[in-house]
This record gives sequence, structure tokens and C-alpha cells, in this order.
Amino acid sequence: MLSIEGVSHAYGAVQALKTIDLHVAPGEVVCLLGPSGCGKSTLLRLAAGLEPLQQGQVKLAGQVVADARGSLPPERRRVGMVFQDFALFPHLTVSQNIAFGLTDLSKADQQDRARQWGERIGMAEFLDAFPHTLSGGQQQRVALARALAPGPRLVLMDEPFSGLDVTLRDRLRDTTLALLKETGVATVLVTHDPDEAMRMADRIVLMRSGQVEQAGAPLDLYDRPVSAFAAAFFGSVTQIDAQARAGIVSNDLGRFDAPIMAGPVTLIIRQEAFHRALDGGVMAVVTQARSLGREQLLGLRIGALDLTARWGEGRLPTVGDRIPVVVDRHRVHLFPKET
Ligand SMILES: Nc1ncnc2c1ncn2[C@@H]1O[C@H](COP(=O)(O)OP(=O)(O)OP(=O)(O)O)[C@@H](O)[C@H]1O
Repeated sequence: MLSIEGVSHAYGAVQALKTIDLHVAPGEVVCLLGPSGCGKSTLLRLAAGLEPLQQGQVKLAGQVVADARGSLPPERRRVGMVFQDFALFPHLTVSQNIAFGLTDLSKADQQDRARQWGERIGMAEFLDAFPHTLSGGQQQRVALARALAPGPRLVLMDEPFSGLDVTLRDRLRDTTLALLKETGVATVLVTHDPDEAMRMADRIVLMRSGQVEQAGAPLDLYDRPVSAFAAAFFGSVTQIDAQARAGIVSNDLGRFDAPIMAGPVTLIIRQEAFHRALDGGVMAVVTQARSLGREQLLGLRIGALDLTARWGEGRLPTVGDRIPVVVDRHRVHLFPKET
């Protein structure tokens, strides 16, 4: 449904995107994930036609909508948009906001469609309300209905949940995902929050400095990261430098196959890599112990290594305790050290 091919973009001397490809299938939810400034919003704006394309091409349903020769304006792309700040029209009611893009329908049909969407988003009794009288979550639901009501081919969402508090955010994510899947629209959602991407995406495109670092199913990225950056982006980790010798890294955690025969490597160790050992294991000294309610957050010293562990097992240890632990090797990732 959306194909972005060989797109580069610069703002003066700042190279925001470097030869990016992105493909989104009908019904697919793709999350653009990455730290601030990696180029997510720029890519979204180019897909929408809000930014003039400098290099490469953008296709919608196989039709070129932007290339070096010119560009179809945003309103003719049949693309819905949802932004962080809701961007509802303040002088229009909920119903009028939802009906805004339905210009090819009669007034009566517009009202009908707006009412149907009002019901779908649980806002039936607010159709005559003005945006400023609604909560943030309600406004964002209206923005979603306004984007989906005209039956777009593609929906572009830029950090749509980041202005909302945590409980509301969770609920709205579920409502939004259900609506996107029901309508079968192709979606690109920009977020800097890895949990949100894991929760919403069929596919995650992890970006770094204007390039795609890794793309794939959420669990692929989590379980098989291609770089220390990709591994560390999902959740808190301990990062340790080590030396590979004869294809092996050997340290106080054990022996690991190295990604190179010899030279400096980085170990990324997820917090959930550690478990209490029932027998065997390595001895760890507890350097920090916090209960987070359901889980415990522990500082562990194993030999000369300081590590962070998170588990839900047994009573909370005391600082200074010595406990045997096992290390889950699937939660330890090794990469050649980046220079
Ligand atoms: N209008 C602009 N003028 C100049 N530089 C810009 C402009 N918009 C973005 N940039 C720069 O381009 C790069 C990519 O910005 P972009 O907003 O696409 O990143 P992002 O990943 O969406 O970041 P954020 O999550 O902070 O919005 C950044 O270095 C940013 O400072």
C-alpha cells in the first residue's frame, strides 16, 4: 500500500534521512521506532506529502505520488493523519470534525457516517460537543475517527498517545489497534517508546541517525538484535566491554561464542537474563535490592562485573547477601565493539 524507495532528506547541512526504503502492506501496522532526531517524523511527513521530496520516490497502492518530478498534494493522497496534539478544529463540533473529510457525501450521509463513527469510538453522546470540553483521550479518539471516516488507504500517526496519562494511554492503544485491524487500513505509527511499538506493531522499523538499523517482527528485534544499539533500545540492559580471543569471550559470567575471532566486543545483558540457581550457577553478591511490587530490581556483583537483574522470585534479598544465580544465554547478546 505504501512504498518508500531510496528516500534521502536534508535540512540544510543536517542529513535527516539517508537512502531509506519502507514498505507497508494493506492491514499492516508498522511502527517507526527510534530515539529523538533519528528522522521518524521526517519520513512520516514525506509519506503524507507535508514535506517536499528531495530524493527517491513515494508510491501509494502502486501509484507514484512523489518523485523528483513532482508531488501529489496531501489532500489528494487518501491518507489519514493523527498527531500528538490531536489537532481537532476548535470551532467545529465532534460530529463536524469527524465529517470533515467526507466532502463527497451529501450533508445527510455525512451526519450518518459521523454518528456511526461516534458510536464506534464510544463518543455517541458527545457528537455536539466542542473539542475544548473533551478530555485528551476523548479528543484523540475523535481525531482517530476523523482520520478513518473517509476510508483512507493509509493512516499516519505521529506519537498519538504521548500526550496522555499512562492508564488512558493503555486503553486508547487497545481501542486504536482494534479499529485499525477492523478497518484493515495500512498504518505507520511513529513512536520513541519500545513498549508501545512491541504492543502495537506487526512490524517494527528501528531507525538510527536517518537510517534503518533493523526491521522485523517485534520479537525478532527483541530476541535477535543486530547491534548493541538495537539490543539496548528495548529495555534496560547492562553493557560490558570484553575481548574476543580465538572466537571466544571468557569472563566472570562464563564463556560465550564471540561474533569475531579476536578484538573488542560489547556484551549486552538483559535484566531478565538472571535467575536464582537451584543448584550450580555462579555466586553473586547483592549490591542493591529494591522491590517493585511484582518484581525485584537487584544489583549483582559477579566476580568483577556489576550487573542489574530483574526477577519475580522469592523473598527480597538484603544488600551483602551471596546468592547463586544462573545466566540465560539467550538474554546475552554479543557484538563487535562499535568505534
Ligand atoms: N524543519 C526542520 N529544520 C531543520 N532541521 C530539522 C527540521 N525538522 C527536523 N530537523 C532535524 O532533522 C533530524 C530528524 O528530525 P525528525 O523530527 O525527523 O526526527 P524524529 O526522529 O521524529 O525526532 P523526534 O522524536 O524528536 O520528533 C533532526 O536532527 C532534526 O533536528
